[in-house]
Amino acid sequence: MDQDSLKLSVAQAALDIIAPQLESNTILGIGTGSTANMFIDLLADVAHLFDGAVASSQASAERLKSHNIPVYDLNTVNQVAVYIDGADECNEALELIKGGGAALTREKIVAAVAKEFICIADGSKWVKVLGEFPLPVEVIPMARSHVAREIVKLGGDPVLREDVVTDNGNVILDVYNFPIPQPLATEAKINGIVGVVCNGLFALRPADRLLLGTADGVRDIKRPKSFLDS
Ligand SMILES: O=C(CO)[C@H](O)[C@H](O)COP(=O)(O)O
Repeated sequence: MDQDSLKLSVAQAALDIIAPQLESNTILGIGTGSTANMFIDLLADVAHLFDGAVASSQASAERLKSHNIPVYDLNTVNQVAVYIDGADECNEALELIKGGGAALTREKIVAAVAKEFICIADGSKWVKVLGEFPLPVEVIPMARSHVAREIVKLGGDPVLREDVVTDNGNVILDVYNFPIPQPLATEAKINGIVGVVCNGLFALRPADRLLLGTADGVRDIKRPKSFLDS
């Protein structure tokens, strides 16, 4: 099975899980990227069953609107039922690296508000230790060099992502050669550098459920103890 077919299989699996729970007042959180795009396109068929969505990027907002799915400003919404998004890497604790599409900050905000976060990813994203994928860090432009020097002190190789400005008007440093055995600590440490808006580690708020597309089918992996269970 090719990667696109695996992405489609997890997008479909997410829809199968969510569709029976949709109500006329349900607001969904929708992520960014090719897997999220597939989910958006499938969602069009059930658009009449829920209220609308908040999007983690302009690109996803435009795609939702093209299917006549209403898109809300997050500030006008009381609750996001479930956030559905892809990932660049995931591990067995359902900690993630995200931000390959430069939408990490808005992704993190929507994930923080959502009651549940379902990550949809093809099997190539599964790793033992996060960090094979370069860690994206969104940075205020004037702090770019300072943040890069601080990241070098932590052992990483930061590289400015050329010709990319985020939806928030910032730049992205991708950190190479940076294995992350302790994602929680690393997420907090990088967030502590002045000038960092956000980094692509999702460990403080990991996924609650991971639908992983493999040649043997979709693996449905739940976090051992989700805050949803309490
Ligand atoms: O974090 C993201 C965007 O910022 C995406 O979820 C991540 O890059 C995965 O993308 P794709 O579904 O295209 O493989």
